[in-house]
Amino acid sequence: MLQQVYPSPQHDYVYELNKDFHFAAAHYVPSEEAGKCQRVHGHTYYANVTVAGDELDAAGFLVNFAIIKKLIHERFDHTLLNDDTDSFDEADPNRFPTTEVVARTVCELVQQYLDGTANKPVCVQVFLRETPTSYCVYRPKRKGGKSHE
Ligand SMILES: Nc1nc2c(c(=O)[nH]1)N=C([C@H](O)[C@H](O)COP(=O)(O)OP(=O)(O)OP(=O)(O)O)CN2
Ligand SMILES: [Zn+2]
Repeated sequence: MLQQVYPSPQHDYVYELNKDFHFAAAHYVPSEEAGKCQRVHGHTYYANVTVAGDELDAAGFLVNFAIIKKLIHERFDHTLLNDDTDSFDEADPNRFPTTEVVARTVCELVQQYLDGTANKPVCVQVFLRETPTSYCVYRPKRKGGKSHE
């Protein structure tokens, strides 16, 4: 596993956990601006998901590390991202499977799971590395409009 220092989101929660995992996926970006990336090609995406909260669950977890990885692996590992039309849409640039959109989608999928838990932690950051030289950091806005930073 790639070890690196990630940017820290700021928040007022007492617990923060981070889960690193990777998944392999193919994609293409359906825009002329994407150049060679318009062609189908593959990446090993390296993700770091940050979850924060004030309460633990019955297992003493903020959230089980394994569940975060499983959620994303079951959805995207060894897939063509463009085929996942629930997550991505070739008619809408805000839903092309770019690093930015994949990072946001990972955050939304994790948050959807967290919303169904009793202790209700929040996903405050997703760091997603697409290549050795390219990555995106996504921080959702807080409900009041501010981001967790
Ligand atoms: N803002 C974005 N720009 C680009 C994205 C993206 O998702 N968001 N994606 C691509 C391509 O899909 C490509 O996989 C990554 O591009 P790039 O960093 O240029 O890849 P290289 O390995 O060729 O980078 P070098 O540092 O030049 O080796 C393009 N842009
Ligand atoms: Zn790519």
